[in-house]
Amino acid sequence: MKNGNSKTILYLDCFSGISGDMFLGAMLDLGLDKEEFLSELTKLPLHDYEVEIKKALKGGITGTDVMVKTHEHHPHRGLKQIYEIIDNSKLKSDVKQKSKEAFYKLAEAEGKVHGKPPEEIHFHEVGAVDSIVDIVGSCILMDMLNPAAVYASPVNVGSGTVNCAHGILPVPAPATIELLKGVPVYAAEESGEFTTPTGALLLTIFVDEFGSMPLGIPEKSGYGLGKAERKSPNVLRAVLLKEYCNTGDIHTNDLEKDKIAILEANIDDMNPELYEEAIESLFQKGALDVFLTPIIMKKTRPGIKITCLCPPDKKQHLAEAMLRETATLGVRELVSDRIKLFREIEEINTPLGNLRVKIAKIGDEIIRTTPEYEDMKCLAKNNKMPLLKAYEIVNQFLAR
Ligand SMILES: O=C([S-])c1cc(C(=O)S)c[n+]([C@@H]2O[C@H](COP(=O)(O)O)[C@@H](O)[C@H]2O)c1
Ligand code: NI
Repeated sequence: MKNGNSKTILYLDCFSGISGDMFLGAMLDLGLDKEEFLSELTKLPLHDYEVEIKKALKGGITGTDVMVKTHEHHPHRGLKQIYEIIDNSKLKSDVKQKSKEAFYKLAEAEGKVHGKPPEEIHFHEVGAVDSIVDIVGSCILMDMLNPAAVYASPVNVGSGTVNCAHGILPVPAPATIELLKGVPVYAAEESGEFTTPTGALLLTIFVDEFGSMPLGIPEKSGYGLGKAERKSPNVLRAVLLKEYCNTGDIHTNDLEKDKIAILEANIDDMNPELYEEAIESLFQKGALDVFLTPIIMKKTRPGIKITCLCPPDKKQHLAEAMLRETATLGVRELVSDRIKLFREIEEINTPLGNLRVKIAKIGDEIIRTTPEYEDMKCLAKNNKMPLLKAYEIVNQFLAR
């Protein structure tokens, strides 16, 4: 979904927890187009609901209050029904994929809590129209914002108990704490359900890293209002930060910066004939690069390290593909900073014919100009000469 707006980082400040409507409110409060959001939502084949978006005050802070109103009572949808709703929509395919990934994670967490496989889970509150709108709507807004990376603070989950379709549950609710495994959480002094399962789910699908606010220049902030009245401001704060570069010799402002996910697995028991298919499939699913490295594993076994580079928002999907399509039982993941040269493709006329070249730059300085390999193959063929000779002629032409 995001690959992204390379200069923008989204930071979610969860000092008062997070819920689905707080997230929608915070994103809209950043200034995302309300009409576009509502029009995207109408692509879902759901009717019996209304989304009310209004500016309001909470704990002395102005923000956006989003309320999804529905007349639905006690729905019992499972993953299959929810996937059907999403698949039957006219939403962008990235939004569909992210929304389905979200519901699968929710079903996994619910399944863990209720002792069932994800496919057999019947959601109660979290499967209702308002939750579908919260989750799909969040994916729509994230797609509209398209930040390069998403960070979040440690999460205030709250404490006490909550009364819901299951009866009385401890806070954080079992599904919430299941979803937040691996995430830094705490409960502040005030009790209440600060983070809901939907809020926890949104953090797990969108956030690349948890911690304090990263280095950057704040450009915008938005507040999504929670419903409960609390002593402390019941808001989720979203901050948009522009990357701040101050790293010495090279003028990093002239370079492109983004994040890249690195997925890796060491394999010593796979039929080597199968790698070609697996690599092809990873590229089809959005990998930027896939490569194999020979390694020596435990018991001196020769093995292969498969590495897949991809945009961070595709890492879940691609890690799953690696698990399904190679013999590995686990995939390591790392989201790394990446510094890139600016690149543009230009078509030029050479003595051998027209050719696309990749021009790599730092600011306005051209660092190198590289002929496109596939075009070079065609030129060599058309001019009935070896590729090596064609490169010699073209490189001489480019150097003049
Ligand atoms: O709908 C279900 S199955 C459900 C499960 C759980 C578990 O922790 S298990 C908790 N809840 C409670 O429902 C409300 C609504 O949650 P949203 O995420 O839709 O806002 C909330 O109080 C949950 O704790 C529901
Ligand atoms: Ni439940």
